[in-house]
Amino acid sequence: MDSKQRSRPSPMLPILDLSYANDPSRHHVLLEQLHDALFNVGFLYIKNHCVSAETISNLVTKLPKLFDQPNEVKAALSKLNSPHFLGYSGFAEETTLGEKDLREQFDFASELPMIWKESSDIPVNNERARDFTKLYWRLRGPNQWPREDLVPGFKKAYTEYHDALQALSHRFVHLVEEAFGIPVGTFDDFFLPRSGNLTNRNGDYMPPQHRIKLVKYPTSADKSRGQGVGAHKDSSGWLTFLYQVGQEEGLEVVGANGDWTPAPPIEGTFVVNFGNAFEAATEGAVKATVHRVKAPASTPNPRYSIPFFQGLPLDLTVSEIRSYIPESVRKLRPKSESMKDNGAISSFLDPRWDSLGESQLRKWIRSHEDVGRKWYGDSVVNFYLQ
Ligand SMILES: O=C(O)CCC(=O)C(=O)O
Ligand SMILES: [Fe+2]
Repeated sequence: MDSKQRSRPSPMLPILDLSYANDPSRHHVLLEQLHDALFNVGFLYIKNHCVSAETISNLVTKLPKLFDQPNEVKAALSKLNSPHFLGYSGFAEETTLGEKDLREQFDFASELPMIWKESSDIPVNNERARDFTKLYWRLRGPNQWPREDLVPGFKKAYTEYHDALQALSHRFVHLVEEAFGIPVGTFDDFFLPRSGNLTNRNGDYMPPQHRIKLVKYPTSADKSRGQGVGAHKDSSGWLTFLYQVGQEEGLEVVGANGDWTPAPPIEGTFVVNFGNAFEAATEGAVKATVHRVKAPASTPNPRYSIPFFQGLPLDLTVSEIRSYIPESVRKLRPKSESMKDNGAISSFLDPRWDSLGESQLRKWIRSHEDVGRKWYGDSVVNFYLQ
């Protein structure tokens, strides 16, 4: 594509310059823009985000090799091997809104050991101890890595990217706190060990597990563009930081007027949006904006993308999470909208799901029933499919 054909960013989606954060004369401009993006748009780009171009390109350049491995090699990394729903899903194996998503993907996460156990030895009176027999703890566990001889340097490049995005997500959450007018560090309880005498929630620190998808939308000979991924809200985390590789377009966002707005790749940026938990925490004041991807048509290149979903403690409940958000923020929800009317939110707030972990387990089982049946059994799957 030559530069004349390059798409221009839609003026409806703001681009925030994070270098303003370190400039005392422009810090307030950034916070005003962020406030507007949070409460009025729900989708934004960030630039000058301090994730180095080298860290990004080290991972991006591995993607063709990763996806071009023979099908049987990729199948050996299938999600079916993993009670944590980590690993490979083949082309069009997932559906959204009853239609096949024309993409293939590897789901990775922060590399963490398994902690779920079948029976508990927690003393009954120890209120602060976490009960790792709860099924949703089984979502947490290690990655399935590609073979080093087949995709050399992948694990190192992935790990550096993960760590850089994790640091970016922490910094960005601090800006969100400032834009909310709440003390910087309020949400550190979810993500970071407390310093000094302060303890984390439940007294012990356990890093949340972030998820990173590596996605390929292959080109199609078909002129009509199919569904790359259908309209959805992100439900895997608190905030999403999406890197769109190259020039291939396709991402679209529901704008404030309800129309689909393109969110094309813009060099040197990440797209940021807010997950279901964030929307639930703010009682809808900040939207988990609906978005989708159109599959590439007969373009020369496939489209690749890398969403990073910032993890939350799985045992966090919606009411607990809400207690961190002051009424001054929650009251900014649009008056016209009732929480009950929004299916995506209400399934998150359903009192049957006792925690974010449970709503995530339900989501994973619903999108990968075969993995659910293998590792969690028919009765659990049938319960969550209802
Ligand atoms: O591929 C993209 O640009 C977005 C993918 C996405 O929205 C998702 O996987 O949740
Ligand atoms: Fe998404």
